[in-house]
Amino acid sequence: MGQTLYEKVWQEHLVQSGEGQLDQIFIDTHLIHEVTSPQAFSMLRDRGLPVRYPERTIATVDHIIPTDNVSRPFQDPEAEAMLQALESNVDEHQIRYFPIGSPEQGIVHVMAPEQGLIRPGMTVACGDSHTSTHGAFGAIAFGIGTSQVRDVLASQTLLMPKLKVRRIEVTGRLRAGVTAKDLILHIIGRLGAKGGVGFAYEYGGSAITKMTMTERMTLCNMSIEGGARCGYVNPDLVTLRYLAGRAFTPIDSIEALQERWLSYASDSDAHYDDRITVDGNRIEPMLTWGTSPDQSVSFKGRIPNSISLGDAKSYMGWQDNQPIAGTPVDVAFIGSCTNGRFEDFLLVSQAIKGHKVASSIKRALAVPGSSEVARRAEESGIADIFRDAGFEWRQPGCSMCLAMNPDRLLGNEICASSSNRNFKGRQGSPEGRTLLMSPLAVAAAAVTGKVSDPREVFKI
Ligand SMILES: CC(C)[C@H](C(=O)O)[C@@H](O)C(=O)O
Ligand code: SF4
Repeated sequence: MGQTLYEKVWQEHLVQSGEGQLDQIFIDTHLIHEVTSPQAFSMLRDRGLPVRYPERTIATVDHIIPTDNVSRPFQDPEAEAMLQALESNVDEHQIRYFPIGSPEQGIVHVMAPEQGLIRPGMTVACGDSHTSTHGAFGAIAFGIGTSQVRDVLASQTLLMPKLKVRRIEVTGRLRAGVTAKDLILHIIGRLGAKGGVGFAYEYGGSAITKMTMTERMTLCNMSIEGGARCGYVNPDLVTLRYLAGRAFTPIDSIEALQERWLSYASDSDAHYDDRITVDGNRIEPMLTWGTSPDQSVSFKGRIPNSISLGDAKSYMGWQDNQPIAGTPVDVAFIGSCTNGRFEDFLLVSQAIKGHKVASSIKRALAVPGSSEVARRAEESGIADIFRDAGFEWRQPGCSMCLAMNPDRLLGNEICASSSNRNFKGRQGSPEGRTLLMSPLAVAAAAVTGKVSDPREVFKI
């Protein structure tokens, strides 16, 4: 019987089998940022250990960046301290680091693929749950906790349970105005926020094959919001084309390498622990109404009546059965490691040309996911389209996705957000309310001032 990509990569990286318990696996690439690495380095220091393979660790800064003014020292002393710790650790251990102002810096999950650091068949770890993003390249990529960051720094290996694999087959193709974000919100809504616990998700089928790498990254990014530690797409020509010519893509014997990369794809007779099929033609633009990523509806939908959802409904301030379209929105945020890539801004710029952010919107933020996204958006005039429409065009960082920098909601503001988490207080205010949706749908909310189907607003 054939093997899945997951099994092939796992086997190739197995250092020691735990015989059904935890396996020890080798980690090819370790990404680190300022939030989860300082403590791991301290633990290493306490034991007098060096970093085992410094050349396999790559550092950047993303969460704590004040996106309107990056001058140092930061006003927030805690943020400043985190960054100083990162700076001294990368210095001491000779780790490659992309600081603020460098052309490579960015949200770790935007920056690393852009630089060609993630390739098919790799194992990738980072002290950040959205490391699942990198599975878009046919890599096995997962988030780890701080003590595991220590383990990878010290040994370049991890003790991990081997996951089961669920094939998610998406047939047909997404219709115009329907994006990868809508698809993943639909999948999480169907399988539940914990539905993927114990599984790696393999996304395949014609709708996935047709997706760009940017769309595949959006999809894999939110696997963790569905409970799956990692999600991946089998490598194909789209993957190879994306990787060609990137800064860290190897040049030597590239053809032989490409052949090897494609060989990691799951065999046609591979066994899956579970399979589900999604009809891609029937996916509608989706948004979340609640405080968990699986609480979603289409833009034509209504708030569910179910009593068990009462807590989320009262936090969000909904009435039973209320139509979600037309709900006034205070803040619009386009960015994050889910939807802060160049193609996300390109798509929105084509839609918003000639539109203006509604006067009732208190803040509309467009935050590029990396310096590279920012550079390309400036050079192509896309950043100006956002500015002309009334968005604030910011410096790259995590920004309003989570409250570790000054970009936050105030009071019980409602935010139309292209990010990936809608937990209570996630965007900084203990009463703040987040509606997750595609960047196109955020733009539709920004220009109308209310929750609106982007296909109607932009005549798609
Ligand atoms: C700060 C970091 C550890 C966290 C994560 O693990 O995902 C953050 O990126 C998030 O999105 O909540
Ligand atoms: S953009 Fe959001 S989800 Fe992504 S790494 Fe930053 S805080 Fe986490």
